[in-house]
Amino acid sequence: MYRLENVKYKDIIYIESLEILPQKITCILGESGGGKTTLIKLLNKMISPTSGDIFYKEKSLRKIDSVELRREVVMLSQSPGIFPGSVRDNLLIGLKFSEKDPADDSELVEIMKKVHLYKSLDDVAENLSGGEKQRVALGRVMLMDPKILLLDEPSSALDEKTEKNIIKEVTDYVKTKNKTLIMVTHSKEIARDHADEIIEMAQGRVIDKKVGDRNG
Ligand SMILES: Nc1ncnc2c1ncn2[C@@H]1O[C@H](COP(=O)(O)OP(=O)(O)OP(=O)(O)O)[C@@H](O)[C@H]1O
Repeated sequence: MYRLENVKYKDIIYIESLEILPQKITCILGESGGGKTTLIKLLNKMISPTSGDIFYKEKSLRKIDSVELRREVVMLSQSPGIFPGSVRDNLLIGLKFSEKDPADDSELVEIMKKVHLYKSLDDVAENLSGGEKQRVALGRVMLMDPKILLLDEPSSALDEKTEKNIIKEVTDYVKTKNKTLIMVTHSKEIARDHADEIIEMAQGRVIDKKVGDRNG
């Protein structure tokens, strides 16, 4: 799905060679400041390598239009944006940006269940807690139904139990719909339990790559 060759980004990322497989769950672990967020920004073409190349389905990202790429690849950042308006508006906004048909309330309620958000669609999104906002943003991404999900610490603001439930929902969704998930996580346990492959980063380099328990 992705192949990196001699990728350097400023003095932050140095990756000689890395392959990320389609329809698999890849977790990225590693120390704070190790370059995890920067790596997924590179995969989403939010930033471009200073040197080297990233191939997406064997085509250089330099030759792929960003708008075209975002139809297939959606990134959820560590501090996801919440916009003025209701929970409903905030769930629908991703579909609007990607020029997809809007969903009706029953679909939105289904998604809210998946992300364990027990709120009304009419609630003011800005009044939600940090963890609830994170779940709205995750619901927004799942509603967009991209082929590839790039999630940066999607459960960082959640308590342990909610985190476990949500990661299970997301990974079940990814598996049943044959999607590719690339997820930054601080949790070795999540990586071990859900990843097909685990990449560990430090100081901008991939220091370890191994298969997760679910495949081992
Ligand atoms: N645009 C930028 N310009 C300069 N330095 C940057 C930029 N973005 C990130 N950095 C630096 O690059 C390093 C890697 O940052 P990155 O956010 O990728 O780390 P991370 O592994 O995701 O960390 P964390 O787990 O704390 O979120 C950090 O030292 C950071 O300060």
